[in-house]
Order: sequence, then structure tokens, then C-alpha cells
Amino acid sequence: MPDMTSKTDVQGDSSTPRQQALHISNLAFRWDQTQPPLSYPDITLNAGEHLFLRGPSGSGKSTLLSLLGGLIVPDAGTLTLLGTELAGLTSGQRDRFRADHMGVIFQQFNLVPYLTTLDNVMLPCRLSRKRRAQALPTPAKEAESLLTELGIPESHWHRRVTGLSVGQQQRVAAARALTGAPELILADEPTSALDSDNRDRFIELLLGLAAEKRSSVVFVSHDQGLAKRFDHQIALETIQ
Ligand SMILES: Nc1ncnc2c1ncn2[C@@H]1O[C@H](COP(=O)(O)OP(=O)(O)OP(=O)(O)O)[C@@H](O)[C@H]1O
Repeated sequence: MPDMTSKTDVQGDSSTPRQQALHISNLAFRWDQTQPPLSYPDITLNAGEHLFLRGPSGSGKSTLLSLLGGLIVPDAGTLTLLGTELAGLTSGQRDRFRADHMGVIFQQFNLVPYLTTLDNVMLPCRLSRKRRAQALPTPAKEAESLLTELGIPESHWHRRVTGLSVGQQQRVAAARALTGAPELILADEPTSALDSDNRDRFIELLLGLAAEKRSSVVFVSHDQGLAKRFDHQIALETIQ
């Protein structure tokens, strides 16, 4: 059985009902009709909470992030993000929903190589009016402030992002995910290239900044040592 363990209530005033960031129920997905479906435990995450998702290779962690991001659609079950059921949206509406409400950090960071560091961070604000309006006081000032908090030297801000080290690029990807205060941040093994000191520091920064922006986080990793920093954790099993 998958397990979901929770610490006690997180940040917040218990007298006010919390908005639900995500809810999945009876969710299943099949990449290939010859394979058994990947099926997922039911998950509810309240606004501002941080979830750690672990499981062996092939258990379907990245697939779940693709489902949450609306890049693929489930074969069964329901997936509701911020009160919107993704199945009710067209593919174009799902793209818009992702741009407006989600920050994503991939294993490979997916930064745009010909853009500067600052332009990479501000990209979500170019793609979404909502994110632009939430990037305070301005997208450029918010990007500078995020880069400062994440320890990227100012000398790199106006240079191509490819000139940065792997650890720096990872922090730029985190800044890009956080810009414009999206309600949900999806992170897929973003610490796999880091040593343990840098990994701990990165998680602390990411979760601290997400808390400032009141963003919920779904963080995928093999690394059980990181789980203690999260409000909840879920373990997926290997498919049979
Ligand atoms: N694009 C794809 N096309 C076909 N099958 C896929 C695709 N992506 C994943 N799969 C299959 O779905 C299953 C789950 O893969 P997924 O990448 O979600 O697992 P994971 O838990 O993230 O693994 P890892 O920890 O190795 O990244 C695997 O059997 C994988 O081969």
C-alpha cells in the first residue's frame, strides 16, 4: 500500500478553511496499452503545503508530475487543481492554466540557452498576464530579488544563462518557477546533480521562498533524507 504521512497542521489559521491546492482520486494512466496502468494513491494538498513524493525508478513519479502539469491526461480518476478539474479543459486551456498557476523545475532545468539569466527568470511573466501582475513590484525587480536570495551574482544577470555552473542554473530554474507567485510548484528531482551540502541549502531556499509566496510544492526525489523538510510525504510503489 502507498503511504501518506503528515506532520501536524502547517502554517495557518485553523479558524479559516484552507483552499485546496490539489486533489487526485483513483487516478490511473497508461503510456502503452501492453503495460499495466500506473495507478496512484488519492492525494489532497492544501494551499501552501509542501509534499514530498518518493518511489523507486519506474514507479511513476515523473508521470504524475506530467499529469499534474496537464501535459498528459489521465485514463481514469479525477485530478482537480485549485478547484478546477483538468479533464474539463481543452489542451489550450490546460497550457494557459499551467502558465498562470504553475512553476515547474525539471531535472534538466530547461532554461532557454540564448536568453540571459534575468530573461529566463522573467519568462513566465511574458507568457502569463496573471503571473506578470503577481510579480511585485515589477517582474524585473522580483527576478533580481529572487536571484539575490538564491545567491546568483549580479555579474551573471545580464549574461547568457549557459555561462553558469550546474548548481547556479538549478537555482535560476527555481527562481523562474517562483516568479509571479504561482499557486503550485512542481519539482522533478532538481537536486540530483548536487552534493549533499548544496542539496540541503537548495531545498531550504526553495521551500523558504515558496512559503513566502504561499506556493504549494510537489517535490519528487529518490532521496528520502530530504523528506523531513516537507509537510507530507507519499511513497509510490513499483508497478507489478
Ligand atoms: N514518454 C513515455 N513513453 C512511454 N513510457 C513512458 C514514458 N515516460 C515514462 N514511461 C514509463 O512509465 C513508467 C513510469 O515512468 P516515470 O518516468 O514516471 O517513473 P519515475 O518514478 O519518475 O522514474 P525515475 O525515478 O527513474 O525518474 C516507466 O515504466 C516508464 O518506462
